[in-house]
Amino acid sequence: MNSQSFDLTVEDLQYRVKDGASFRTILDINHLDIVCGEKVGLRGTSGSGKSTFLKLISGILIPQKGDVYWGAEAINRLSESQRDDWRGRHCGFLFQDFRLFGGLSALDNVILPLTFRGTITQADRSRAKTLLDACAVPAQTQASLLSRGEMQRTALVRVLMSSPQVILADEPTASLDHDNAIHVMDALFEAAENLKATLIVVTHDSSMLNRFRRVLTLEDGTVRGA
Ligand SMILES: Nc1ncnc2c1ncn2[C@@H]1O[C@H](COP(=O)(O)OP(=O)(O)OP(=O)(O)O)[C@@H](O)[C@H]1O
Repeated sequence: MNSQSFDLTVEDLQYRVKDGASFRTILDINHLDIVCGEKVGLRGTSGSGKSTFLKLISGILIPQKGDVYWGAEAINRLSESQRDDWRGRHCGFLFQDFRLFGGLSALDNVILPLTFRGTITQADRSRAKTLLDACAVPAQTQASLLSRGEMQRTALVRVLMSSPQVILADEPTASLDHDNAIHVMDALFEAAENLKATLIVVTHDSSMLNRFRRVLTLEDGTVRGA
């Protein structure tokens, strides 16, 4: 059991990008708390900063101003390699574009991140194979040859394999048919429940948003419903 707290606190955060000769503010969030184990839906119009927000709270990006705390740890103050390590240990990120290694099999894609935590065991390989089978993904097929639904489910299994305390998903059902979308969302909720993990899901889909007790909206660079 991990005794580390994974409450999220975003404090006075500002993220700007270069826009020609000047800068454009993408996010300006005064304060946001998400309690460890909460399941939160995140919506907002295209370009409102949803993906950027997930990348900031996972330490992929760092803000120009403010802090992102997971428990007592301000992850934006860590070095890049420390942030990578933190993500590898604690955070499962389901990306919009899957981020699979096309030349590797589905199975190898799924077990690769476990190298962050030590040596991969035969038990890890068996568990990965069982989860891929349960998700109807052909484990030995090269990732570049998988269908989009299979790619998404492979990315999902990769998240589940690392038993993260923080699960972030960026439009995880966008490219899926209805049945697959439900399967992916069910699996995310079940994993979050079992792991007592925090789950934050970006989605435009109102039927998916209805599942969340708390829904945040990104608008004009800030979070409504915080
Ligand atoms: N590195 C960058 N340089 C310039 N602009 C950027 C950069 N990264 C993001 N942006 C801009 O920031 C804004 C927010 O982008 P982001 O991808 O977070 O939006 P989003 O809400 O996830 O959009 P969508 O729903 O379309 O995926 C967009 O206007 C985008 O063009």
